Amino acid sequence: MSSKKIILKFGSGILTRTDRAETDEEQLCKLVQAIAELKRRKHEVVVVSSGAVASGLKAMGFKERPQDMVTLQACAAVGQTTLMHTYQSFLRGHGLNVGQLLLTHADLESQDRAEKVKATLLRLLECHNVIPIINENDSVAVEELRFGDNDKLSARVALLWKADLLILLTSVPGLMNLKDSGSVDIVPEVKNVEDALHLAEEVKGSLSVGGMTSKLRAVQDAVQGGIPCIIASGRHPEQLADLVDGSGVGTRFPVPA
Ligand SMILES: Nc1ncnc2c1ncn2[C@@H]1O[C@H](COP(=O)(O)OP(=O)(O)O)[C@@H](O)[C@H]1O
Ligand SMILES: N[C@@H](CCC(=O)OP(=O)(O)O)C(=O)O
Repeated sequence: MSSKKIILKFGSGILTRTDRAETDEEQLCKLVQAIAELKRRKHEVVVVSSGAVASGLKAMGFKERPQDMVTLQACAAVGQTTLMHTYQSFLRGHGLNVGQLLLTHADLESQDRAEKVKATLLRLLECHNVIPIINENDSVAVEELRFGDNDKLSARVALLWKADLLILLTSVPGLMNLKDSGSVDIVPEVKNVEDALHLAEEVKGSLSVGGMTSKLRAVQDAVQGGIPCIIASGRHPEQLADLVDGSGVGTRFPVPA
């Protein structure tokens, strides 16, 4: 079994309870178990986690996602600490720790800053008991709160790190063909992302930002840069090791020949 460099992106929808707007601790516990299993199998793991806004809603007194940008940024400021505290408490049970990186797209556009981010990431990964967890620095950048750019951020970090695999875990089991009435078939493999874009519908989770188009665009960047991707359900993280090994349920995006 060869060690792989794996980026896992967790969307807000899988980190939040389905009945109310707060962090789903049971779900985070399962995701952390799956991370620990990948580490046990000697893979290197970097997480890009959304969920800061959703995790801050309750403390800020909201039942649903507010609309104005400054309030969203304030929710993210509160929620990010709650989220990291929850990750840390579950990771500790597996002898692991969190290394938090809050980034903006501007950080990765500047070569100098991107090199610094990479150096920090590599140093964190030298400590085999640390899981780097990345989110956009929402209190100083708004791209992500508008466009769901954690999908894109995960692809950019995958390219910077030269990851072997990017897995986008979301609230659906993969890219589905919803256009054919009655069909909910998961598309098992997409060889040309451009040809699959028409399958993405406008619909997305009530606490999410990006939707499927944002994921497909991020995947397109990653595969063009030589990194294969998978979109799969984050509600079944127990299949993560299988996904890495080439089985499991999801949509695979191989690197074009
Ligand atoms: N063709 C499609 N196949 C699967 N899901 C789709 C498709 N088109 C749109 N979606 C929507 O994409 C959503 C997943 O994206 P999003 O809600 O932004 O999740 P996340 O919080 O994980 O980023 C699902 O809620 C689903 O309704
Ligand atoms: N940085 C934001 C995430 C925005 C975002 O990309 O969300 P999603 O579409 O759920 O991946 C947050 O932590 O709430």
